[in-house]
Amino acid sequence: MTPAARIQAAIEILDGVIAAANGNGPPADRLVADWFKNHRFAGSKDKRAIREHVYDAIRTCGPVPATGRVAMLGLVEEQGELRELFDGSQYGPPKIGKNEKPAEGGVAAEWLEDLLIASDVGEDDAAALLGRAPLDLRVNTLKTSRDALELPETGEMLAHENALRFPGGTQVSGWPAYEAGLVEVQDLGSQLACLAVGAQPGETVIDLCAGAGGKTLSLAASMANRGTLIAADTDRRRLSQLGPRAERAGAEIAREVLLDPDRELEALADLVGQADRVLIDAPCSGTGTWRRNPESRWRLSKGDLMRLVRIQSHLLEVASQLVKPGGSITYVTCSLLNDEGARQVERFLSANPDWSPAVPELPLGSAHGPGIRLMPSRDGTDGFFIARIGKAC
Ligand SMILES: C[S@@+](CC[C@H](N)C(=O)[O-])C[C@H]1O[C@@H](n2cnc3c(N)ncnc32)[C@H](O)[C@@H]1O
Repeated sequence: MTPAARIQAAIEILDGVIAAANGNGPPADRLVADWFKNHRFAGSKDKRAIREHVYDAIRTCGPVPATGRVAMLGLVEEQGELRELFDGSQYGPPKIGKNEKPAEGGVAAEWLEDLLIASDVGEDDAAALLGRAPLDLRVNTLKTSRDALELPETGEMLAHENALRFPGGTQVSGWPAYEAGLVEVQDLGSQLACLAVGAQPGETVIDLCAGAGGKTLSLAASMANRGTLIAADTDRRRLSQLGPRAERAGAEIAREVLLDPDRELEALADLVGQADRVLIDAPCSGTGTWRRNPESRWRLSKGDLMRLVRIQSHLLEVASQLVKPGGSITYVTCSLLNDEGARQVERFLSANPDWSPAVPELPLGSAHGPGIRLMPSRDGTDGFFIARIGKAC
């Protein structure tokens, strides 16, 4: 493909990404993969260039752009060398018209930018939310240690003793150590969220929003496979991915429990007042993970955010029923919005005087309200809010 044809391909894909963002369609990475499947003539260099154009263009647009072409014109503002590729050639994009305007830049839609500012996310912090994420691995201490591990590439040692960092895009799934379950792909921020739980061998621990079990596996390792570990979620499809992952990782104690939304305690009735620790890795806006899914900021509406805030506060109530006296809840969101983080926990604490903050000691992050915040700009992790609160004995 010519460089101009790659630009036109990216424009077509971006049109699909925009339509999907407006209509709750598939994520950008699926649309990119589908385009490659349907255009077999694209070679590996073409694919790499097209993918880069698509994601670079998504990152340059704040609000959802009108078309793929204006999104790409936004990228031209940043990467001037692309301008000449709008050359009107056979497979390339038409020349840029005198009155054509690029898409609006910025970090996100205005209402969302305002919420970030109100949540003390500065300009540099916000810009870093749209950077490129590295690939972090967690060493699975159920099977090995960081010192004993042999990998085809040398990773950067990180602040957490079980974490290693590689350049974004490193293909680890074919590595023998990955296939043998010696390592898991997990952002350092997620690893620190699990560390904050403080799970110990022999305890009863509930991962209340386990999803596909990324954090459950980490908790099983902290518990050295001893005790009771419940992986609960309302999403059957996600939860069903835990079994094979747990088998590969040798996480023997994880037990799956499928929940009904709003009736979570029914399936967990035997655990009411029994848990030493509950992790709430709450569903959230994901503002802290825009590095990985930059187009997800085009999908979030004010209504979505209100719905998520309601679920988060409901989950705090559910978790509080499960914890025994002296136990704790670790509340985590991969969001930097106070409505989903500090304010949720503050509201819970003021309504429940038998609970108090028990801020975890973490090697990274800064104090934020009753918890700790991790930022891509300062900590090199995804953005997270992490709070631990304890129930009186
Ligand atoms: C941030 S994701 C969890 C990711 C997971 N812990 C991991 O590390 O991969 C939030 C999860 O909350 C689940 N969820 C949503 N509503 C829930 C509810 N009422 N009770 C339990 N889980 C819920 C979603 O299905 C989703 O899997």
